[in-house]
Amino acid sequence: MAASLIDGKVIAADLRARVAVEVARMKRDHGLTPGLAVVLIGNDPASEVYVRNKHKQTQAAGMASFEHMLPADVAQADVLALIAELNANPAVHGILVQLPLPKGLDTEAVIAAIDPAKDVDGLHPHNAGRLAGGLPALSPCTPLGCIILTKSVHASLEGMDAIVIGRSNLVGRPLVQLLLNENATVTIAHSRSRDLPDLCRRADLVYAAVGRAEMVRGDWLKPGATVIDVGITRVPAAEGKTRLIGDVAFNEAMQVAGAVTPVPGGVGQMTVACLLVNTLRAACAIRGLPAPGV
Ligand SMILES: NC(=O)C1=CN([C@@H]2O[C@H](COP(=O)(O)OP(=O)(O)OC[C@H]3O[C@@H](n4cnc5c(N)ncnc54)[C@H](OP(=O)(O)O)[C@@H]3O)[C@@H](O)[C@H]2O)C=CC1
Ligand SMILES: Nc1nc(=O)c2c([nH]1)NC[C@@H]1CN(c3ccc(C(=O)N[C@@H](CCC(=O)O)C(=O)O)cc3)C=[N+]21
Repeated sequence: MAASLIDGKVIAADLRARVAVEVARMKRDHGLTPGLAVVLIGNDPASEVYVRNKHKQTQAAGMASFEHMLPADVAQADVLALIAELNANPAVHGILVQLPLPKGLDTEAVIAAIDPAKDVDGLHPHNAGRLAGGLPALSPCTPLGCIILTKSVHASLEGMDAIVIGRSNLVGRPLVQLLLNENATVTIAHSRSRDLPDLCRRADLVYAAVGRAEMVRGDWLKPGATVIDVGITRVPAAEGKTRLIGDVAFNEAMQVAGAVTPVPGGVGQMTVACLLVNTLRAACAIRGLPAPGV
């Protein structure tokens, strides 16, 4: 039987609509317009897609969107000065520095310079540490989106066997922590893992966050498994265009799995929607208002 498709477009649109309602309420009751600042340094193709979608959707949700484009050869001190300015700007409640940074910049120092209260990417050691400690924190948007997509299939993840393939600070590691918080049993796989197909076949929940097009094959999957495809690889397509391919061989997975997210139209949609949620949450916390109901 063919798997069902997990429609990230629909689930993300629903989340964004709920954010928009809350933003309207914040404006009306508290004169508060949540603001998000995105810093893009140089030109990374994945980041450009993200920045474009984010800008449109931030504004559609009624939030303020600030963009800062810096050249790839910008000095570290200038990046830190911009972050200090955004930290101090009361109209900015969320700061996101697009990764990866161009060579020559110190990623850790840049992230550490962000006010943890405005760290809507959840990458500052303060937030990453709190997440790892099971404490409330701003958490990375893509892993949050993965959990919401999974919960659209399974109301509870308790006791389920999950595998996270990839251990980056942006996706794999925080996703592992969120799955632990949901009481799943988590296997963390990476480039040194042995027998990845076998590890994968044991999992009820498969998260592929590697960046290798169609690496996960249909015969790696337990029948009925839920498959969340985070990977995005841009490849040439007809007429000089490009298209996006996930880490999972989608057609094969649809033959074996229970539910699968498409690329595009899956996790990527949720990443942007969760960024809006985090910005709203950050704005409320900074203003001393109760956490929003989304
Ligand atoms: N949809 C979305 O919203 C988003 C999508 N992405 C996409 O997700 C993918 C992963 O992103 P990100 O985590 O930042 O990438 P990184 O390159 O930082 O991490 C990739 C991870 O995959 C592991 N890996 C590499 N090769 C293999 C292999 N052959 N077998 C098993 N594991 C392997 C690496 O292992 P090791 O640690 O040993 O090197 C590493 O942990 C990319 O395609 C990216 O574009 C990213 C963010 C958001
Ligand atoms: N600090 C930081 N945080 C990030 O979260 C971050 C980052 N840097 N650098 C780059 C990656 C990549 N990423 C994407 C998010 C959404 C889409 C997205 O909107 N995808 C849509 C549309 C794709 C399209 O049609 O072009 C989809 O998959 O349906 C893509 C890619 C966030 N990242």
